Amino acid sequence: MTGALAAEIVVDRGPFPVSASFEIEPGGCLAILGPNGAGKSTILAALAGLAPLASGTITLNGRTLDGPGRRRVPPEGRGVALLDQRSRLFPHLTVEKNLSFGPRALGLPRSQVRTVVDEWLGRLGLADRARAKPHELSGGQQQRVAIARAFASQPSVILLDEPFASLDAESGPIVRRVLADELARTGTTAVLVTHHLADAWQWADECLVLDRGRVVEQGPPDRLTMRPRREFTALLAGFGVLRGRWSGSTLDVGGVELPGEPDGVVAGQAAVGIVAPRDVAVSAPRGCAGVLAAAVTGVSVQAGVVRLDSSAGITAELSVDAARALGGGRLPSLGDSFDFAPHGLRVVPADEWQSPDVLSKRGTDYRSVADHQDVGGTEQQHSGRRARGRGTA
Ligand SMILES: Nc1ncnc2c1ncn2[C@@H]1O[C@H](COP(=O)(O)OP(=O)(O)OP(=O)(O)O)[C@@H](O)[C@H]1O
Repeated sequence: MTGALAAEIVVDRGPFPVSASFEIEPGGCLAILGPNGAGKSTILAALAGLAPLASGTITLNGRTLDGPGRRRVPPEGRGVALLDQRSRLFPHLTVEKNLSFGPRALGLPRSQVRTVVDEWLGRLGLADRARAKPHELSGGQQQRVAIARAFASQPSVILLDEPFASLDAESGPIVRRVLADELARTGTTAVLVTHHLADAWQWADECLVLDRGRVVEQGPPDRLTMRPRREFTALLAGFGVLRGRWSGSTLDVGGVELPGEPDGVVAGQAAVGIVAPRDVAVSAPRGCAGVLAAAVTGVSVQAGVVRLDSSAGITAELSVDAARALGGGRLPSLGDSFDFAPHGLRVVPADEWQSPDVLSKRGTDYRSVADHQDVGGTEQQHSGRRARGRGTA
């Protein structure tokens, strides 16, 4: 089942109104990103019929689910399924009874329900656990059953609220595969809430970035990854961020003049420089012009690449050999001081930039997550999925 979803949502239930506006074509996937408490789950709640609209309209395949002067279609009548990080299986029912719940509610005859459930158990690799209760399954197995139960009710739209968040390294890829297969097999329209830009890239064609209930950035995942326009997105994508003033040819950061490429900024304007870790050179302190003297605030090594976070707010990426040379035969330590030289800063006007308090509100280390996700695997499979966001930024 697929569905064209159009939504103009304003929900007024928390400390601030949450508003967003988007359209998703049948079989498309929209990703919603943003700091904790931004309103991501509230949008899903509105789509699922769990939070009333203060204003706006939600239509699915031309049918109005919620809107002015309309009776709100209840959650069970929407053709919308919600899957979040807790499996929410019926604890007293066996796996097969959990799976048969949706098909029975659809009115399928008993023999057909049996067939559907058996097919599901086979696809999930859980045929031998049909009689088990949810608490007898691992977290990953429970989540696989929850995915099956959600799809077994043949929804037009599936709402995915951080569905991988509580899975370990072993079950995460299995659950991702099951979900990817089902989305591809059924062509179900999807809305994915995630804290990982890599997830958005893997699953969605369009992203909305929310902050305090407002859409602050929107666009395809590759654009957000390569050319973010807001601080939250830049940090999510792994860029370093520097604040200063654009002189016309350099960004003045506390008296240090750094070369950069202007992107909509004019001379004399407060500005923000964005730089990828691979474009930051590091050297032993020499007191040269055009470098930021800063202390190392974080060291990580992955697949032969060393990343040094700095007190200047930027991260450098270098080879293990280069890092060893820098550290005098060992890796640099926290507190070591070096000269950080960013090249190819993209400089944008500060007034178009997100307010700095975004960082203090976040609960996740967005600097690291961008690099720790596997964006391979199912990426190809979903490259045809389409969504169109029309945010209120
Ligand atoms: N049922 C509710 N009643 C009143 N306020 C709520 C309700 N659910 C959420 N809120 C508030 O609405 C705001 C947005 O919450 P929401 O859960 O949508 O954010 P989120 O972006 O999904 O956050 P997280 O990433 O932490 O899950 C928060 O301030 C939250 O406290």
